[in-house]
Amino acid sequence: MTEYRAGFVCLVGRPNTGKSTLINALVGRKVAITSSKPQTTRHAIRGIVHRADAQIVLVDTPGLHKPRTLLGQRLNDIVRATWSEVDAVVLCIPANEPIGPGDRRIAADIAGLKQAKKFAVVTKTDLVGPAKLAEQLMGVAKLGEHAGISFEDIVPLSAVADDQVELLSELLIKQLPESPPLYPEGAVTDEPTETMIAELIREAALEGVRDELPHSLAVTVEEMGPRSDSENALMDIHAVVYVERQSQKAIVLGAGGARMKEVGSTARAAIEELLGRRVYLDLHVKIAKEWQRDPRQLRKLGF
Ligand SMILES: Nc1nc2c(ncn2[C@@H]2O[C@H](COP(=O)(O)OP(=O)(O)OP(=O)(O)O)[C@@H](O)[C@H]2O)c(=O)[nH]1
Repeated sequence: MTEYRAGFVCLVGRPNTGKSTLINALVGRKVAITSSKPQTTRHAIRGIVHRADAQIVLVDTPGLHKPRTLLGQRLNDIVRATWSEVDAVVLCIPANEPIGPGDRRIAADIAGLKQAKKFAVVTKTDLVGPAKLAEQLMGVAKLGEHAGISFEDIVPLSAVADDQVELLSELLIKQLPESPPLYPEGAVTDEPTETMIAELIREAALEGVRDELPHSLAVTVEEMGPRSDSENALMDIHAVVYVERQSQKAIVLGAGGARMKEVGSTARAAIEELLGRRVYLDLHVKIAKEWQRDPRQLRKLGF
């Protein structure tokens, strides 16, 4: 009989390298937030992979970045605290982009972690040919050498094409400590539902808007409940999208509120998928001046 193994694994990498998509592929359900805009993952959202003989608790973090605001500092603190507690760290580097200073900085950051086993994955392999992939794999090996990391493995994979994702699970499990399950069977995340809903709305609100908006947008779920006692009742959700300035409010709303309407229906579809029931979503946009710099506002918004 093989021993049961369980532990925490953290995916790190520059923004947009496919961490959230990989977590979804590993877990097999939408739990992390993916977006074509960078730096949208704000919480250490965990996805949980359940196997007969193992459990991998995946931690998704935002990338470290130069903190310019209190929020930026808090995010970096969360990232560092998370890293110090995990059993393995997976550095994600996309196959289709050159290895750059951002990757080198993150490699240097994780090189200092004592207890965690280090893996590298080359993501999005469906976007490149074999020659480019081979070159990138060698580049990643070199990156590890320069940073003083000895990677347990370097795995090329595609989360979108579901290629080699299973292999990564197996390799990770081998490195986890013997342990009883850390979470009940069937749990996919320990994020409160409200937080996941807020993240889905945030994801929808960010889609297709300018680059400066991500850090100026927060979402809270103010109220949520089934409309009646019946099991399949409509779920009423009231949420607020916070922006910092009037100009940002105009961007989020769009002409005559058209954009907001679209955001609402995109978010509603995703929330219905998450909850498995029909949803009535009521969205308001409010201005919380300078919320990124105000500790009281930050706490209220869950940071
Ligand atoms: N073709 C292809 N695209 C991918 C793959 N994995 C992720 N992507 C795309 O790459 C973009 C970024 O993916 P995310 O999973 O959001 O990246 P992330 O690293 O979590 O990004 P942040 O949350 O900003 O740190 C999205 O548009 C994904 O659809 C893949 O295997 N193949």
